[in-house]
Amino acid sequence: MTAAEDIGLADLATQPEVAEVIRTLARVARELSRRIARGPLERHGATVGENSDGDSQKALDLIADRAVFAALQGAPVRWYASEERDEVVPLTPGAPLALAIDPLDGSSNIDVNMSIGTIFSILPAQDDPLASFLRPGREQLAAGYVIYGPQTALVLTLGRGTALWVLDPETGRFEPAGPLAIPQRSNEFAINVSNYRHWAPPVRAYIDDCLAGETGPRDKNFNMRWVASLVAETHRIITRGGIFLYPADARRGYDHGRLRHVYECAPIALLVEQAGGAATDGCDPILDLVPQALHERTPLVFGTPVKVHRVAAYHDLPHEEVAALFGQRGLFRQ
Ligand SMILES: O=P(O)(O)OC[C@H]1O[C@](O)(COP(=O)(O)O)[C@@H](O)[C@@H]1O
Ligand SMILES: [Mg+2]
Ligand SMILES: [Mg+2]
Repeated sequence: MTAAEDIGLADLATQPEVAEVIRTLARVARELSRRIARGPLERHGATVGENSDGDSQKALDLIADRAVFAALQGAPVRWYASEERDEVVPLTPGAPLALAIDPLDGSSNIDVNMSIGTIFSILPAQDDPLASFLRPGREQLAAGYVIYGPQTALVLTLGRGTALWVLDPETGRFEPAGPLAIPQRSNEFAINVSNYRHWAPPVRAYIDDCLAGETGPRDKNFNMRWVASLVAETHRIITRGGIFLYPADARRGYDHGRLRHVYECAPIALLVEQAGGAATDGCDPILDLVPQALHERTPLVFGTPVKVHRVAAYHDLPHEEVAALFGQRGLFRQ
């Protein structure tokens, strides 16, 4: 069985519009991959403005957004929602699909030649532009990301498994490289620990117990990774397991974390669930949540299911347990 059949890509024959949008995005990704490789990275990574959320916009953020928007002219996409645009933009009147996109993810990594990406979510279009996007992530028809790293690769789900496609720079084709399944055991966690003092007690307690290693309630040592690129983090975790956390914290503007629900959390959650992982806001599955605004942020915890469920359990602990020194956190002593 080919990867295409494994993840239901064979079904694309019955969803020709979704297939057309994915092919268009793959073509844009191929071109972006070339532009990134060519550089100069200092220019691609230069700050050129600010988006509606107050995030700085790099030159490549806008190049990627404009490239996707231009390529979608005439495509079966009625509504276009991008991290780089304040509002939903109409594309093809009456077309059946809505596309949400983070055209360039991990933009703080552009100038240092680290992995960056593009994240996308395809939904059925409704007459109301916002209503097309403000719905549970389970209603996505397809979700994916492209990672621009040592290899450029596409990771895609149509809701029946998740699979990998690797760009061959010689032929310019994305070649199928098989279905992906998140390993069920791992000792890696990913979180921006510089925010430790801003976290809520359950998140601190979870990370305290990881840091305590074999001297703490978990009785084993952990390793930490933080690339500051959601796509790169997702790719590592889908490949070799682990857990990612971008929780809410006490900084101004971070009361729902940093990551945007519609075009970051929801597509990553579908990809992760379809690869056998779990994705929550710390407690509840991301795919069951209904965002209230286009650029809404949601805390995101995803990865190997047993780890993600453990984080939820820390949120359920009585206050005295969370506040206890890790050595005495009896519930988690194995
Ligand atoms: O710099 P921080 O706070 O660690 O945040 C890193 C996170 O921000 C992001 O870069 C946000 O995405 P954008 O680059 O698309 O704004 C994520 O990819 C990453 O996980
Ligand atoms: Mg992003
Ligand atoms: Mg971005």
